[in-house]
Amino acid sequence: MTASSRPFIPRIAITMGDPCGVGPEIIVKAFASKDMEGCCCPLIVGEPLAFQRAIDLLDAELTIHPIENPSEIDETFRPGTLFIKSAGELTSADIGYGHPSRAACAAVVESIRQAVSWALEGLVNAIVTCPIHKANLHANGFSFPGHTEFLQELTHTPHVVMMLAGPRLRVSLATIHHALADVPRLLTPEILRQTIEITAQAMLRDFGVPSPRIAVAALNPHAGEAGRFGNEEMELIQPVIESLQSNLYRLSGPYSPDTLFHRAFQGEFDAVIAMYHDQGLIPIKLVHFYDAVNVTLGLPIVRTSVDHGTAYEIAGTGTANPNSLLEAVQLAATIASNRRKSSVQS
Ligand SMILES: NC(=O)C1=CN([C@@H]2O[C@H](COP(=O)(O)OP(=O)(O)OC[C@H]3O[C@@H](n4cnc5c(N)ncnc54)[C@H](O)[C@@H]3O)[C@@H](O)[C@H]2O)C=CC1
Ligand SMILES: NCC(=O)COP(=O)(O)O
Repeated sequence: MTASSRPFIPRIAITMGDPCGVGPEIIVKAFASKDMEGCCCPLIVGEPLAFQRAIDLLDAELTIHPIENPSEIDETFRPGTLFIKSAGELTSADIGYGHPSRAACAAVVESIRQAVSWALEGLVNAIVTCPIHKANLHANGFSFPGHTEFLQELTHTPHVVMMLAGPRLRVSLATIHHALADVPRLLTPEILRQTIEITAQAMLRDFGVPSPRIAVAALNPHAGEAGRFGNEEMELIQPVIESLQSNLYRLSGPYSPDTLFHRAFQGEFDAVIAMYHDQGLIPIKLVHFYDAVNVTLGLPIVRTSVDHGTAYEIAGTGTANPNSLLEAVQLAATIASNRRKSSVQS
C-alpha cells in the first residue's frame, strides 16, 4: 500500500492537564483500554512521573516510551504503550494529588504550547486537552481565562466559540467565562453573529451535518415575555437572527431557555446557541456529564477537550471516569478526517 492510498489515521497530541488532578489517570485508563483502537495515533505531552504514578495506581499494563517528535510514531493505536513527550522536569513533590502546585504550572502551560505548535506545523492533526486548574494558573501568571482564549492567542484567531457537544445535545456559548452581571453588556450583535456563523460553519464542515438546524436561546425568562422581563430578545437577538437567514443552515429563535434544551435533546435542533456559560452548560452536563466533549470552534487547528475539570477531590483514588476523554479523542479524529475530506474536495 502506498502512503497516499493508506487510510487516514489522524495523529493526536493529548496534553496532560494539571498533574495534581485526574488528567494523567484518565489518560492512562484510555491508553490501557481498547476504545481508541483503530481511530488514531495518539501521543501525550506532559510529565512522565505523573503517568508512571497513574500506571502504578491502576496497575495498568502500560509502558512509557519517551519521544521527542510526533513523527516517531506512525502506528494506529494499540493498548500497551504510552508515547510521551516530556514537558518540563518535575519531581514527585511538585505533583502531589489534589491540591494546586505552583511548581507544576510551567509544565502545564508548556504542554499546551507544544501541542499547539505541532498542530500548527502539521505534525499532529488534532489536539485534545485534559483539565487545567484555572485559579492556580492565574495565581501564577497565566493571563488567560482558560485553554480556549490561550489557543486563540497562540493561533492568532480573531474569534473562537466554545461548544460542548454530546450525542443528543450540542451547545455553543455566546459568552464564556464572565460574571453573570457582565453578560448583558457583553452580548453585542457582532458577538452573536460570530457565534452563530462559526457554529454553523463547524456544523457543516467539522460535524458533517448538512443544513443544520440552529436554535438561539433567549436571555430572559419566557424570551422576555414581549418586553415585560427584558428587551434583549426584541432589540438584539431577534434582529441578529433576521439578518443571518441563510440557505446553508436553518436558524430560528429566540426561544424560551427553559424549554429549548429539552426540545434540542428530543432532536428538534442540531445545535443551540446559549447566551452565557451556565445557561448552556447546566443542561448539557445534566444529561451528558460523562460523554460530552468541549470543542473550540473557529480555530485553524482541531482542539477538543474533556467536559469536566481537575476533580481534585478524587485525584489519586483511581475512580475518575475516562469516558469524556475517550469521546474527545474520537471527536477530534472525526473532525480531523472531515476537515481533510473537505480540503481535498475544495
Ligand atoms: N477544560 C478545562 O481545563 C476545565 C477546567 N476546569 C477547572 O477544574 C477545576 C475544578 O472545577 P470544578 O468546578 O470542581 O469541576 P470538576 O469537573 O473538576 O468537578 C465537578 C464534580 O465532578 C466530579 N468529576 C469531575 N470529573 C470527573 C471524572 N472524570 N470522573 C468522575 N467524577 C468526576 C468531581 O469529583 C466533582 O464532584 C477548576 O479550576 C476549573 O476551572 C473546569 C472545567 C473544564
Ligand atoms: N467550563 C468549561 C471550561 O472551563 C473549559 O474551558 P477551556 O479551558 O476549555 O477554555
